[in-house]
Amino acid sequence: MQTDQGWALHTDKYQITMMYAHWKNGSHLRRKAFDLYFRKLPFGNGFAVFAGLERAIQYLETLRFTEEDIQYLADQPERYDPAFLEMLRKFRFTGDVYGMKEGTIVFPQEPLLRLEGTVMELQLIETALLNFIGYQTLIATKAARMRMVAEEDVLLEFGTRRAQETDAALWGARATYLAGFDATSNLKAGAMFGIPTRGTHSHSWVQDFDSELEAFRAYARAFPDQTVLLVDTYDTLKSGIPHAIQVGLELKQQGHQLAGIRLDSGDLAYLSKEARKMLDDAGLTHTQIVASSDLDEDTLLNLRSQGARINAWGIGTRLITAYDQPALGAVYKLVARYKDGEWVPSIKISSNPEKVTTPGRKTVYRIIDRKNGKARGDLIMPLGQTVNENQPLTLFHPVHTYRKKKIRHFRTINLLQPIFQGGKRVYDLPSLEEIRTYHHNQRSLFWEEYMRLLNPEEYPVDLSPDLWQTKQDLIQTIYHQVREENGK
Ligand SMILES: Nc1ncnc2c1ncn2[C@@H]1O[C@H](COP(=O)(O)OP(=O)(O)OP(=O)(O)O)[C@@H](O)[C@H]1O
Ligand SMILES: O=P(O)(O)OC[C@H]1O[C@H](OP(=O)(O)OP(=O)(O)O)[C@H](O)[C@@H]1O
Ligand SMILES: O=C(O)c1cccnc1
Repeated sequence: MQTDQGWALHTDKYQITMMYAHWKNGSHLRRKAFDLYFRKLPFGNGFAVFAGLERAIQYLETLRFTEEDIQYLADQPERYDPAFLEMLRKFRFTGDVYGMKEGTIVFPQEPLLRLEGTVMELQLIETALLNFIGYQTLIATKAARMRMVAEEDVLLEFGTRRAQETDAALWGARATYLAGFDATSNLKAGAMFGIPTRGTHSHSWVQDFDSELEAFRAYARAFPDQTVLLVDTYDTLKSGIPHAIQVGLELKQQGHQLAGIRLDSGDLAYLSKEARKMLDDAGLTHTQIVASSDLDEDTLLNLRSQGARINAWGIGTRLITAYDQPALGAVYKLVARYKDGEWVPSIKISSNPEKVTTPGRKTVYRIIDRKNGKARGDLIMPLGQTVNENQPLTLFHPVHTYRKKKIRHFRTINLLQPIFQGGKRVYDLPSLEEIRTYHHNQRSLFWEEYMRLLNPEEYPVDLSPDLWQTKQDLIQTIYHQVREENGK
């Protein structure tokens, strides 16, 4: 087993074989541009929350082939030329990266990252970037759905034990926090990222004592002001809640307050209403009710609509594994080649219009209505072109082009920020709190119609007329080329 911490081999083998074939061909230093984006929104949601940039930056800044990596490659059956391996030994990322800020509300087809560099380095990093950004964006989006339903309630991330291994738990916890969760139960995530940590106790605590009451008392002695008691080990209404109330009253006599109870099974709507009544009748009006048990945004919405009296929601499995859609399906596509002193747009054709790439180096502008401050659409434009804010702007749907709208009195936000230039980071990493606040503020840019959980309106992501035309021309050119090559 390898012992060191290099991440250069965290890639698909075909990236290294393409690097090698390019090197043999003498083409490994040709410059290319790639876009990283996704094609379809997850969970039937109307938007996604971009996350994963910080992890991507860490990766690119420290990307090296270690001696162990080189040795491993040398032992592969491909028998790579030693001169190639020598070049990998000196490998550093030297490219340019433009990216959206973490926490940005994003949509299909728009580049989340635009990368320029040698084909060799851009192939190497594809897999890892898709891995980081696909997962974190997915989890941040899932968390955002839960935050929308929960409104002001407390949301606790409890997923580590059910997560797909370590990184998913840790970076997943970060993604949920930036999208609006209040705390995680994972202490390492707390220590790594500064996320607040919260927790209650498990059933084993109660089972470990001769009686539930004794267990509750012992726990309350240890944490007189932060006690949250799990009340469903034996019988929620007949035993758990009465014992919690007894301990709550004892704490009160000693000048403390029972912080909460946790319900982890049964009919959470009914039990929470009963619990609220029983706690209030005993004068424990400040005691909060925490619920957990296979929750997701649908059960949360349903429980709230049933009038459940729950203040805080502990959510694990269905959040951290993105249970109903476990992959975002992000893609990384070559969009331009640098040839004879200029960038030449490149396209990939598919019979599925969604899968036809948009050629060329591009940027993304968000169009904000000056009157109400709301986003009207995102416009993908060829790099170097800007929008004239003093003239009306016509947006049209890239597939159904008759769907048009004219916008006046707007301002634009360029969503792609410079992150790396010539392999050097030029972007100051915001703190996680800043990212969280930025994300929170992003939400007010969008009309409710795009944000609702069920059947949201499609937010316009359009191509500028020039870009649309370049795309159509390239499709036609390739179509003719293929016909000619086939002699038709
Ligand atoms: N009032 C309610 N309306 C809709 N869904 C609910 C309600 N109360 C609980 N649920 C959900 O129903 C499911 C209950 O699952 P299930 O019966 O398997 O487990 P449980 O009652 O938690 O018991 P255990 O954990 O012992 O299996 C959970 O997903 C829970 O979130
Ligand atoms: O249901 P989730 O959304 O995944 O939330 C996390 C679950 O993990 C714990 O259960 P577990 O049975 O592992 O341990 P426990 O003894 O603490 O209940 C907790 O009680 C929740 O039910
Ligand atoms: O603190 C808790 O209550 C907790 C933490 C992780 C998983 N389930 C519950």
